[in-house]
Amino acid sequence: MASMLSHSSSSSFLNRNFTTDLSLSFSATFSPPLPQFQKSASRKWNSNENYRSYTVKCALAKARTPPSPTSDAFIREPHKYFDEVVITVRAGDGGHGAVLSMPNIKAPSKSQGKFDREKTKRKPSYKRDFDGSLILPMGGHGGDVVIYADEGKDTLLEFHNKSKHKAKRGGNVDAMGVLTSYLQNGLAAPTLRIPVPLGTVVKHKRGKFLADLANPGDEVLVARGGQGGISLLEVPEHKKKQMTTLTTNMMRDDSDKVLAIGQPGEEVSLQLILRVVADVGLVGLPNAGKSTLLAAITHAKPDIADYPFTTLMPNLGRLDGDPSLGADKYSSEATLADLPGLIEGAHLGKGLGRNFLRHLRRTRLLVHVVDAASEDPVSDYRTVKEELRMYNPEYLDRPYLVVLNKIDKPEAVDRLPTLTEEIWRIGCERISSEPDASSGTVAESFSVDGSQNSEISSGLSAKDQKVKELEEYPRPLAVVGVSVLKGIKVNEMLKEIRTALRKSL
Ligand SMILES: Nc1nc2c(ncn2[C@@H]2O[C@H](COP(=O)(O)OP(=O)(O)OP(=O)(O)O)[C@@H](O)[C@H]2O)c(=O)[nH]1
Repeated sequence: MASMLSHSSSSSFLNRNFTTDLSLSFSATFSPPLPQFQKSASRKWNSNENYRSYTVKCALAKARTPPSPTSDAFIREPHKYFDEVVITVRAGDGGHGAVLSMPNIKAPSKSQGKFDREKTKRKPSYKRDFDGSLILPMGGHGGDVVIYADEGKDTLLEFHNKSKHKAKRGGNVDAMGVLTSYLQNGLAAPTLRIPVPLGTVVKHKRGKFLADLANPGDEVLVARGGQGGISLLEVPEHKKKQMTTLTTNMMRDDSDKVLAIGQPGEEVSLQLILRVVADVGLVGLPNAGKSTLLAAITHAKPDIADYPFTTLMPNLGRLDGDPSLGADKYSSEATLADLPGLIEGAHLGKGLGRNFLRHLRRTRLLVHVVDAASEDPVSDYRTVKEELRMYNPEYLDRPYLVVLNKIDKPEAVDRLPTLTEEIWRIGCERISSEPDASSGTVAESFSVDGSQNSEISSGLSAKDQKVKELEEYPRPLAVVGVSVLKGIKVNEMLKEIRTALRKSL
């Protein structure tokens, strides 16, 4: 007796035969008992037995894409993914035109009344060009894709969830095959606008630089929608000569029909790279108090806790204008970025690695935050400077301040004068405007076309060259002792930050 199986228990067996996770609907027709399941769907018994055949039908209902190894990694480790992503965008296809025929207009007959005869004689008023030729409708333009800078966005994380973006296709010419005076062009599809955080660099996946969306409202057209298809007139052979004078869009043979098909929209793979846009970058070892400082002088609410690496991604805060400047107070507004803590070896990937160092690229002032109550604050400070130098020596030429934090603690307040002096000694008077190319370290840069290079800044190895000591780079603009937590000397620190900002314009 034949029986039908609605198969579910075999799906594990089946899954082993497919590399992707398949959702299968499975049915089998057979005579009992079913011998061991064979790979072939049908089987013959030997010639003495009745000829039996088994039919096994496997219908592929849906193939799900296999989970990517990193699909949830960016949720667990957002700091590794928030600033870089590859996406695919596809502009909309153009809508189709139509192959139209002229309406069959009857000659007025004698039996018609005068009114009906007039009506039949009246020619439909088709749309015409200035030279009198017919204008035939076109399919709608496919939607373009534009990427724009949006102040409301902070990270590129959401693009890891949705990496494919598609604009709508243009509307078809809505025609039943007959030319009428009411025919309209197909509707153009709207432009798909994709918001990204300020400071996003847009590149083709293969490397061509497209745009640096550093300011609110900056935008770039990344994929053009396809053009709509044209419409063609299909006319009988004997009328062709007469119609050629009316329109050039006449169908001569079947191959012309491709002209009526809308053009496909462009599809491109893009790399989005976020470079935080901030005037001031806060750097320091974990737990130095960078986030506390940011929260103390801006309205930002970063996570603050007594363990290292509380900050996983840069936090941004806006520093209000300087009230002492009166009417011009807004001229000193600035954005501060609190970067995750650096540790020795960060440039080699230790701690949270060097990923964040590139976010200092757009800053014009650095603020080193040092825990003045730590075991060896000067060594902490040197460690951070060394990491900056190893990543990009140009960072050491940038104007900077040193904030000796936590002076509310007795061990810090006692040694503040000596600490200030020691820090002051690490550096020279010279203000170098030239980025250092002598240290043979990995430096990140954008080439003339804006493409990013991570390269050895000199062909010679570090051994062959004179590596500049930290003392040979410029001194800080100021060294201030504060307690950002207790609000001690915070106003003095703010004053120094504002003065330094004005100097570094
Ligand atoms: N006593 C004292 N503690 C402070 C001061 N500033 C910050 N702290 C404490 O130091 C700890 C670390 O502060 P955070 O602001 O999270 O330090 P961070 O440098 O941002 O740390 P990461 O996120 O690891 O980079 C917290 O417990 C703060 O309350 C200060 O002026 N005095």
